[in-house]
Amino acid sequence: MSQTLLITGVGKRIGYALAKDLLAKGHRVIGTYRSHYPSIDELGQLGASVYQCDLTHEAALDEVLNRIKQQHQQLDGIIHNASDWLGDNNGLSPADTMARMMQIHVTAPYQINLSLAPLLTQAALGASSTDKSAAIGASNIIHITDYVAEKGSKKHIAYAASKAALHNMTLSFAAKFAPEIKVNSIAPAMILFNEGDDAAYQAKTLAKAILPKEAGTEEIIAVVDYLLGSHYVTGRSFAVDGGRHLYQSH
Ligand SMILES: NC(=O)C1=CN([C@@H]2O[C@H](COP(=O)(O)OP(=O)(O)OC[C@H]3O[C@@H](n4cnc5c(N)ncnc54)[C@H](OP(=O)(O)O)[C@@H]3O)[C@@H](O)[C@H]2O)C=CC1
Ligand SMILES: Nc1nc2c(c(=O)[nH]1)N=C([C@H](O)[C@@H](O)CO)CN2
Repeated sequence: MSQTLLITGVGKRIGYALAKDLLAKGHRVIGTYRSHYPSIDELGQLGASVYQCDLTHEAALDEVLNRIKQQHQQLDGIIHNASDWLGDNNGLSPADTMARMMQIHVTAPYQINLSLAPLLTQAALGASSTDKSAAIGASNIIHITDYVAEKGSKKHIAYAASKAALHNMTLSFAAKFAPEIKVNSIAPAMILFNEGDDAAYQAKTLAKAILPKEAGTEEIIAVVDYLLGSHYVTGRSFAVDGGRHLYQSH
């Protein structure tokens, strides 16, 4: 059944791949983006509704949320993908680094979920006017976290802490929004390298997993598909990490 899904950070990489895949499967996509790339125009031509917004700007985000509520009567799911992988040694002060990580990975998802939850609940209840049990778990919120939320990271302390906080919100929102809305985390590890990741970095990073590979966006797409089709999974985290937790240094 076609769903209307809001995805944050659709301009490139995983968010862009998710948006294109969901559009190809007949879903309606509402996307937010910070920087404009040709991919944004492409998604618009494919039927997506796209909104420019720096999610760290509270007033700008409030304005976009109000426009989304005015322009879209139906919303079945939210995928919080937007993220800034900021190392601790980045030139900003420690306080600014932590504030920036918490803003994009915690405050923005919190603001979005509280603003749009009534739309998600209404969609679930409308799924079947006769069978109230059909509303159970019919809508979704997905927080894309990171393997390091459970493990920590000595070079991305603020980033990892903010992703751990994002997963904690999965637990809180799952309890708050049940039974109509399911809330789950997807905790990836090595999905896509970045431009500029040299061969030495790639080898070192791949060696950290017992399945040493660059997983690709299809691994995230598969978990999203599963969660969209489930009516009984909530408050959980789905690790997509090549067995990083079983890595043992030689
Ligand atoms: N790639 C990987 O291997 C892994 C990814 N993940 C997680 O998966 C998700 C997607 O990863 P990936 O595609 O690599 O992410 P990227 O860092 O490549 O892109 C994230 C997107 O978020 C947007 N964004 C960043 N900051 C802001 C902001 N302040 N306001 C609005 N949008 C913003 C970026 O926009 P812009 O183009 O303007 O910068 C970009 O489109 C993220 O949550 C990430 O933490 C977790 C583990 C591994
Ligand atoms: N917003 C982002 N978060 C993360 C990225 C990224 O490119 N953007 N990349 C990683 C790494 O792939 C890491 O998982 C390798 O061990 C982590 N988070």
